[in-house]
Amino acid sequence: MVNLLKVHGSQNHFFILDQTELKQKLSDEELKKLTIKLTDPKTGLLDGADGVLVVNDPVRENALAQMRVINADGSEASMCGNGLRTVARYLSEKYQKTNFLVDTMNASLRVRKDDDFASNVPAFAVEISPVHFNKEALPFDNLGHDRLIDDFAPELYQGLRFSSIAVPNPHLISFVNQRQITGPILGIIGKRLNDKNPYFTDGVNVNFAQILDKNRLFVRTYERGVGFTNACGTGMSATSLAFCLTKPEIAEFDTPINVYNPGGMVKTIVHYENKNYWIELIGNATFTHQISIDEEDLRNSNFATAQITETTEQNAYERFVDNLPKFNDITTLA
Ligand SMILES: N[C@@H](CCC[C@H](N)C(=O)O)C(=O)O
Repeated sequence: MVNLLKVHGSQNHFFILDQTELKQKLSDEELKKLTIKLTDPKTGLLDGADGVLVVNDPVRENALAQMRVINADGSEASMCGNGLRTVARYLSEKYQKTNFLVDTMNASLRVRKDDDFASNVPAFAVEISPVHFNKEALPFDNLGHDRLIDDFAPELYQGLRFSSIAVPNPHLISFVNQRQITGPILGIIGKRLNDKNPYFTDGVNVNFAQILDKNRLFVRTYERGVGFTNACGTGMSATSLAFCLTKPEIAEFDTPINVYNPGGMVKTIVHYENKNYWIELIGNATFTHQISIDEEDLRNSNFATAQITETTEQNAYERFVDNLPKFNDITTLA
């Protein structure tokens, strides 16, 4: 039997699959097929998810394990901030460690246990890096800019200013007003830039941010490989960096920024050290279900035999969210 976990960070939902516990690791093709089936809201398990987080043995020196991120459409992402917090918790409990490195596609990242956000709402802090601004790293093209930092890009949308930052997965950010953040523009831009298009040829995560106050944001994301999501950890991190760079009078480096999202709230801290930017992302790492399934059934996406046990953590998380200030009535997923 294989154990899977259903988890979330700010209601950005994932399954964690620890391949080190399998008799035989899944091939990349099998992982892609399994992810598409498992995460499907209709035919998958437990109403689906935004992706699968795959735990493997480490690939670099000093890391405890590797995390791979498979989006719901089967594409692979270089990073996932909300996902890394949940994997950090999984590894922390498995190896009884509170501070360690996890390998991701482009870097080994520091993770640590933080103070619980509320009773039965465990929280972890993860490093979001490396950060790039150049058009080759995103990549983007045909926008008349080598970098996009708070600039108009009428090819993308008339009248909005955009920043584009890779952390290292690609993000496009625009600071907008309340009407724009709740309206249809984000979906229009997100769909267009994640279909075949001449600007972001590998697609891009699109984030709309509303400035609430000094060091306070509300962020909504249209995610590459997924669509609308309740929250995107790397998106909130990239947006916090754009906030510090473009609105220095109301956004401070080395200071917690509260980032609200349709699924809850996280804290980010933006740093500039040794000529490099990096962001600390702190938020819940909630396990909602434990799933036990025969390894062959999992490999064949036959979920009928899965045994599912619900934890008590979702109720605690919902209580935590009920106590947060309310800004925009947007919840994109159940
Ligand atoms: N929601 C994630 C980001 C997952 C990857 C993204 N879909 C991509 O393709 O870059 C997060 O919390 O960072």
